[in-house]
Amino acid sequence: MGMSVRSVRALLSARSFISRSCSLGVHTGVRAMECSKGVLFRQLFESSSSTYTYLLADASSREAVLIDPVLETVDRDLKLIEELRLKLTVAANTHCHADHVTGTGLLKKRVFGVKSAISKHSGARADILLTEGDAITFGKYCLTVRETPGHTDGCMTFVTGDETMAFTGDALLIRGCGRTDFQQGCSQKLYNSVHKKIFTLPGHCLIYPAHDYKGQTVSTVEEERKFNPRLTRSLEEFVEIMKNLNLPKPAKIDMAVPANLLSSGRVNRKCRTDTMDTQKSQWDHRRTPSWLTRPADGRSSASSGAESDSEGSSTESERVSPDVHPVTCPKTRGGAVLHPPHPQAPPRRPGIDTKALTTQRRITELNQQKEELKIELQLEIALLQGELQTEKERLHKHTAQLQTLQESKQKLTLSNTQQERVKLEKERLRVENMKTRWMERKKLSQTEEQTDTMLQLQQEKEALDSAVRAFEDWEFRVLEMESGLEEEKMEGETEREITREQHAINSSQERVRQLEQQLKEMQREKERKMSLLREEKRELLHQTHLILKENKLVSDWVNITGSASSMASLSPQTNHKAVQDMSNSTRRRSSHRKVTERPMSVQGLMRNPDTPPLPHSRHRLSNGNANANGFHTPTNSTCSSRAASPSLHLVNLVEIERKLREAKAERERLLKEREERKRLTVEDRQEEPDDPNTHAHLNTPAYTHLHSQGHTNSHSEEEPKEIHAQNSPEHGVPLFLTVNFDLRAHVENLGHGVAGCLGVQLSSRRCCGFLTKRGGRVKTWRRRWFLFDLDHRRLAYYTDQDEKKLKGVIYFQAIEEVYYDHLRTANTSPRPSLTFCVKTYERLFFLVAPSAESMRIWMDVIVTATDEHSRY
Ligand SMILES: N[C@@H](CCC(=O)N[C@@H](CSS)C(=O)NCC(=O)O)C(=O)O
Repeated sequence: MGMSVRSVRALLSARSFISRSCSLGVHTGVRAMECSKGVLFRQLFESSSSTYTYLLADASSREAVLIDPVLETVDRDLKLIEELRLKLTVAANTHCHADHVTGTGLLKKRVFGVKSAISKHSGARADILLTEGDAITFGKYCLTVRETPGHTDGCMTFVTGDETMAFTGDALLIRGCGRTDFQQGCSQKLYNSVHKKIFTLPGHCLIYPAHDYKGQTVSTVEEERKFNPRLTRSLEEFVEIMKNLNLPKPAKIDMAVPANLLSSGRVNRKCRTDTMDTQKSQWDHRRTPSWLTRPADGRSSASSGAESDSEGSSTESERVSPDVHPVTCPKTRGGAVLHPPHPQAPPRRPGIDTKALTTQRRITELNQQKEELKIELQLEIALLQGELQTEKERLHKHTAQLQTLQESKQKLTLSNTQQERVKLEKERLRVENMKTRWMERKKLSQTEEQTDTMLQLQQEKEALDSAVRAFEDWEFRVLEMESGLEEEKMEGETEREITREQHAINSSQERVRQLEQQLKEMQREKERKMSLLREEKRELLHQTHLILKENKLVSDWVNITGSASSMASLSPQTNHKAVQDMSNSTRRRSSHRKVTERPMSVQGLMRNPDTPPLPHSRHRLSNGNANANGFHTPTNSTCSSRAASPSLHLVNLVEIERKLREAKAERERLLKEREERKRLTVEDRQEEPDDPNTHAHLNTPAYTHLHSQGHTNSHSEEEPKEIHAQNSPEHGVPLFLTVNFDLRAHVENLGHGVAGCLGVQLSSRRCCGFLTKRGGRVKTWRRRWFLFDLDHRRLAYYTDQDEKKLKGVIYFQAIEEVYYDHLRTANTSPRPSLTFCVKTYERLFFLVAPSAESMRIWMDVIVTATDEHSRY
């Protein structure tokens, strides 16, 4: 992402984080600020929890940091980030919030490469665990970290490099401060934090809190020093005030806190319950992600630094000192805790140890997986619960709105018609009164017969008629209204609103139903996965138990048959002769490994057409030559590879004992056979002393090569033939073991344009270049300098080209397969089309090459290290 590791001091002293004209001159408390060549700043608000989220970005590099994102507003924030063409690199929380679920977990899911950050004292999971003095960089700017505990233990204030802006979280609010009545709250601590870490900032430094409940957006250090009603008081008074705040508990606290402890990313290794490798942890502690800078005193180590976890589950050889061979020193490799040896157990045999170690390591892995899966699923559940709660709240709001609308509709209908009816009745009375009065006057006038009166009566009659007409019209309208026509017109709008609300309620109900369903499924899934892991662990434990028993049986067998070396002392000649019926592939494998420390994968066996079904005892014994244990051969049903079903490992001890007896008999038969052959060879030689074919093979280059290494002297006559067979490529030994092997020439012969391929450096013995590697446990992608080294027989990777800082080693003998990731298993790969896989017996490595040609070269190079190459 182009962020560089710089020392905090250098950063702080070298240049200003935000130019003063920008942060003070331009910024006037509005919620957006942008400097043409400076920092881009946005203050965003989430109304249901009154939370402020802050977006800061380097306007030129476009790298951005988001502070205190809220789950519900992640879409809004991402839209803004996209609109502003920013690259979000870090999502940081000032603390573990109690009133809302953080958006960091969701942001990490939505945006590739975003790292979460929070205080290491928060107890929450995150990619970066921050401590005092750390600096989060974005482009050429940074935020320095000040620990301001009190509201919670893990509260932090992020201060811009030039100390013009401070993001105080809940430690200091505008004219207020965070409450201290839950989540490790401590008023004394908070008072000290604010006075020592915030009030000591320059007076003009702008204060941006995590919340405001009164519509305020920004303050300054000076303002708060003068006017903060709580923090201007003495410590004692402050404590008293805080004691009497009597605030209601945040509505979401029970859901938000657990979700926030989980939702930001990877596991804080310190919280793990399983055994972790001390060696590895120390190694991890030296690492610091590039966007996080640490004070130069080395005091604060990234206890769960992103890299440390990302490569944490590397093969054992990655963790070991490069000088320690993984086979010769198994216990130092994985840090996996082996069962303590049985007090009476004889010295462990390497094969059995490896098997026990593998099983034990798998158990450790399972524990880790279980822990991680549990956390992942809990997080998913918490997120779903959060979403469900939000949806339910929405539903509740819509239902309430609908109710209000229906009530008002009812009122409207009632009041309109009723009022009209009342008025109409009044009018009716008035008109009737007029009529009565007029009738009475008319009666009187008939007796008087005066012209004036007649005229007046006529006028009154006209007035009465028009009042009657008006009344009748009105009455007609009211009748119409009552019959519904008019009501519809008036209530049309309300109706539409009601329909809208009902629609919203229906979809909200549907969503709630779906979410509840999902939640149930997720809980079921969690149960199912956990029980699968439990089951596998149980079987592995059982298997370990059996291995220990097996170990004892082997030792017993050794005791019966002589010393451990008695098997190994059988000459290659004898054994190769004895196993003539064996597959070539099996022989090849055993031929170049003094100790076959890894079982062949089942997949490998299936793919090798040469592998015949062999009688167990015979096959085992034949491999015993190379193996010295007789139980770790590919076809050994008691062991097999880790790819096989665990149930295969549930051996019948009686069966083992029977096979031991068979093996012993077989060994004796072979010894006899050897003696017989020796005798015959001596006799033949005496008969045909000049036969040129007898020693023809001694002139082969392979023989010459090994002969010069003193291999021939100690062996009997047939051995060179075997050695020759072992060293010729067509017999399947790794290519690099063949004499005069030139890696570069080999790759060129395969048709690759090595010279024109940038990014790969190839010589006769080495191949190196940058590859992007996916981490083991935490799947982050990192650029590493890879070195394929024929002389050391390993593929090592370093942080950089200078090859100073070794990050991991894949020993050739651990490599099983190399293949293109055509199934896109590495679904997060930054370049799926350039992704290939290196499978070791322990782990699958996903590597991304810089170009297609370099990928092909790398794959062909690595394949030379495998003894499976003959299959390609
Ligand atoms: N009503 C809100 C919670 C309000 C609240 O308690 N705010 C906290 C910060 S969020 S944990 C606080 O410290 N307030 C201090 C104050 O003086 O208001 C909800 O239900 O979520």
